[in-house]
Order: sequence, then C-alpha cells, then structure tokens
Amino acid sequence: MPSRFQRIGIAGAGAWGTALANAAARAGRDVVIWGRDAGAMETMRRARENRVHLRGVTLAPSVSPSSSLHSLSGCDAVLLVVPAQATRTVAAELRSHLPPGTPLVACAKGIERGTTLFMTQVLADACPSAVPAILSGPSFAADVAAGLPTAVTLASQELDLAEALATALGSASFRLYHSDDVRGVEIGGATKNVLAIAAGIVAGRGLGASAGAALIARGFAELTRFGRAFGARPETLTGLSGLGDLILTCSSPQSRNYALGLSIGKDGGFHPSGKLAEGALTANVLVAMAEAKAVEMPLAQAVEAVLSGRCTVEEAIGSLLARPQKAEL
Ligand SMILES: NC(=O)c1ccc[n+]([C@@H]2O[C@H](COP(=O)([O-])OP(=O)(O)OC[C@H]3O[C@@H](n4cnc5c(N)ncnc54)[C@H](O)[C@@H]3O)[C@@H](O)[C@H]2O)c1
Ligand SMILES: O=P(O)(O)OC[C@H](O)CO
Repeated sequence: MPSRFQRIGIAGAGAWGTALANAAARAGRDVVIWGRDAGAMETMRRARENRVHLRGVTLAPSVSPSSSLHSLSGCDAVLLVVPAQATRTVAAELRSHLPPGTPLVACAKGIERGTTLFMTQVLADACPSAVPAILSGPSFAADVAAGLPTAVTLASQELDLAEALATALGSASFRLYHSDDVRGVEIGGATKNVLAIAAGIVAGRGLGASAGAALIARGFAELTRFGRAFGARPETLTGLSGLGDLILTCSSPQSRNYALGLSIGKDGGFHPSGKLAEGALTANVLVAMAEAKAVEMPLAQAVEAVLSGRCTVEEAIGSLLARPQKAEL
C-alpha cells in the first residue's frame, strides 16, 4: 500500500543499513541507500550485494545504492545508520540536503562521547530542521535481512509520526511497535551493548549458565536504574528496546559486543577485531554519566575498568563477587 513515507533514505551502508534497506523494500517502499565509499557503492549497485558488511544477502530490486548524499534529498524519511560516534558528522552533512520537517530516524545504539548526548539529541543539535526519531530493539542485521521474524520499537516525540513511520517500514517479518518514549528507547540500546560485553566475558571465562543468567538480571537492574535517572519510562525498559535487546545481545555470540567479551574472557586481553562493538565506545561515557547522578552500575563499571586496562578480568570478577550482600530490590 502506498505510504506518505513512500521514498525511504538510508544514510549508512553497513550491515544494519543494508538490512534496513531490504526491510523497507519488503514493506513496499522505494529505497535509496547512501554510503560514503563511492567504489563500494558502485560495487553494491552492480553486484546487488553488500560484500563488505552483509555478504550473501541480495539487495531487493527497489533498493538503489548511491554515494551522493544529494540522492537522499527527495526522500520522505531518512534512517541514519552509521555508528553512534559518526552520527553527528553525517547528520550535519544531511542538513543541506533534507527539506525541513523530514523525519530523521537514528538507528545507532550508543551515547556520544564528549557531549554525553543521546542519539536523538545529537540529531537535534546537528540537523535541527529535521524531526528526530529513534529505532531500536532486538534485531541482528543478518536475521532482518533474511526475513526472519523480528520486532523493534520506533519512537518519536510525536506518537502519530512514530506510528506512521512504523506502518511504512513494517512487514509480516519486521514488526515495528511505536512509542513516544524516545529517551527510554535510546537508553536501552546504548546500555545493553556494554552489559553484553560483560555477558561475553562471563561465557568466555567459563563461569557457567547460572552466572550468565545472574548477569542478565543484575544488568537489567543497572539498565533500569540508569534509565529512570535519565527520564526513561519503566515500561519501555522492560520492552523490546530494553530487556528484549539485553536478552538477545547477552546470549548470542552473533552479537559483536558479546563476541568481544567472549574473546576478553578467554584470554584476558582486549584485541579489537575490527568489527564494530559499540559497547566498547559507550562504556566510559555511560559510567561517567551514571557516576554523575550517583547511579550504581557495578557491572558497567567493571567492563569499563577492564577495557581501559585499569584492572584484569580476574580482579573485576573478584571485586564484583566481594561486594557486600544487599537486598535485591
Ligand atoms: N548490525 C546489527 O545487527 C545492528 C542491529 C541494530 C543496530 N545496530 C546499530 O547500527 C549502528 C551501525 O552498525 P552496523 O552494524 O551497520 O555497523 P557496520 O560496521 O556494519 O557499518 C557501519 C557503516 O558506517 C559507515 N561509517 C562509519 N563512519 C562513517 C562516517 N563518518 N560517515 C559515513 N559513514 C560512516 C561505515 O563505512 C560502514 O558502512 C551501530 O550503532 C549498531 O549498534 C546494528
Ligand atoms: O552485534 P551487536 O552486539 O552490535 O548487536 C546487534 C544488535 O544491536 C542486536 O539487537
């Protein structure tokens, strides 16, 4: 069915941008996907495949790859799908290409380092003429691209807009729930990545399934405390973008954050794989923001301390287990 958001732009041609391009095409939309690397975009256009970031997935016929940001200027809505720390740069570049009032949907999961801004705040700052929104939830790019059933949340301050965008992008296999709790949705995605590194460390160290479950439950307590302190609604934190994504990312080596933790847990060293693990970039800003509001986040602090080399995995586990006993709630 035609939509008021018939022409969808995707700014960012990584794994998630490519998967979202195919999902939007499956929903019946005409899609332009932009990437900064002209050679890679030309190869994608000819091969109908993103061989760098999502090998083996055929681009839907209605997806047009481009390396010209201007090609996004005729889009009814744009999904911004670059890493969290690059979101400001690309949003600022989009500013001169998008008509005022164009919905701009942040799809990154992180917090901007230096400014401590959440993703929609970055959009409001860098591209103030656009209408910011956020898309987040438990969703591996490969699953979405393969058309496996997936459910995520799309939030905007205007609930009607969130609903219209969710309808435009949704299909039988890609369900979007709408919300106006923007802050809640963006906090879940940013926080779960840090906790997923801890979950990977627990698995890599062979601490057992019981410890893995405890980590998810106590990690969720941290996510909830942080979320409440920064204005999230509790029911959002227990939804897809909070608890849902925490469970997914803390339990699958398919997650790059979990996989990073797994390798740290196995040999104690932090060897970046070259794959994007947003939690490693968010950990220190998350912990600093928590400390500034006296929010207790011992697991996130332990991840940050291990990543920065201030303590070993053994020391981090030892100090977590030596914490005084306390009431659960
Ligand atoms: N991959 C997933 O399963 C998945 C699912 C949900 C959310 N996300 C989130 O989406 C975001 C992007 O992840 P991804 O998996 O697509 O990463 P990716 O590493 O596959 O791709 C990142 C893309 O961004 C581009 N990029 C980086 N810096 C840029 C800049 N300054 N200007 C223009 N382009 C730039 C890279 O060239 C690359 O094409 C992350 O925040 C991630 O947490 C990913
Ligand atoms: O591979 P990760 O760890 O970035 O996780 C991907 C998605 O965020 C899962 O919802």
